[in-house]
Amino acid sequence: MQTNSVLLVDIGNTRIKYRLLNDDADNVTTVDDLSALITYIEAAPLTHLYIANVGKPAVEEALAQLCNEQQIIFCAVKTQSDAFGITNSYQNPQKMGVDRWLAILGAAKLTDKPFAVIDAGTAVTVDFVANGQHLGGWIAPGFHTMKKALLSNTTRVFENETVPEQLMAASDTEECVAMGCLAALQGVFWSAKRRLNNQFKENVIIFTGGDKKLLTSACDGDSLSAANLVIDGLARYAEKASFG
Ligand SMILES: Nc1ncnc2c1ncn2[C@@H]1O[C@H](COP(=O)(O)OP(=O)(O)OP(=O)(O)O)[C@@H](O)[C@H]1O
Ligand SMILES: CC(C)(CO)[C@@H](O)C(=O)NCCC(=O)O
Ligand SMILES: [K+]
Repeated sequence: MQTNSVLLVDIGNTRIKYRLLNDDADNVTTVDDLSALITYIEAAPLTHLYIANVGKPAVEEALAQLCNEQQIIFCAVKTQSDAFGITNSYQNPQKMGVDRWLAILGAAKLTDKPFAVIDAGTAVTVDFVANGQHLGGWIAPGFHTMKKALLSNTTRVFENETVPEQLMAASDTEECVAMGCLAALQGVFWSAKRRLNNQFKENVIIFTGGDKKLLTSACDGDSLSAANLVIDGLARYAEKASFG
């Protein structure tokens, strides 16, 4: 299989991301809806499509049908209990979002140290891994999701488009909301860092997701960042299938 004919697709709860297997890992395209992805697939000379879907099953079904029509081999990756030297802690791995599983696999390629992978998107997920063992994780609301929840449960609280670069105390409603949600997001980072530091002398935090920039002002020298670890995890499955 030619790596420029293999498309890797991450279907989240809000948006869709994709790149070709032989593209640079940073070269990820983000689209808001399925129609944009379909247009791309129809024009590209693809042989294989790997997807990770945590969104609606209907999206996956539509893509499977399109691939069938276009004679593209369709591979929907699912969370496993054991693969690539990583053992999942979930008793029922099917319940774990495949984006978390793939982010773990993508992150594991970047370090041999115990790590926490933080994916900051619609939800913020944290997963802890040491010596090939997943130690469990957390699911929290993402930055945008927190703001939406706050606004829908209050009358006099408003937001704006501010994406703060640094955590500060604010003196205006919209700024207070942005800073408060940033503080909550950074709290997830600090809690993960403290947990790792308590257990492992050497460790690393690895960030990914659309909101990873919100975390970079909190992080230190022991942090790594990757454009889309979910897609990097998909790449491992695609590479294994083609190169064994
Ligand atoms: N149109 C948009 N809708 C939602 N979030 C957006 C939008 N544009 C930018 N964002 C930013 O992207 C963040 C989400 O990050 P990311 O792109 O990883 O996730 P997503 O595609 O929304 O989520 P997921 O992959 O978890 O479904 C939001 O918190 C927000 O700050
Ligand atoms: C937590 C999200 C929404 C993050 O995208 C996704 O991984 C998901 O739907 N997970 C299912 C629940 C779980 O992972 O335990
Ligand atoms: K996510």
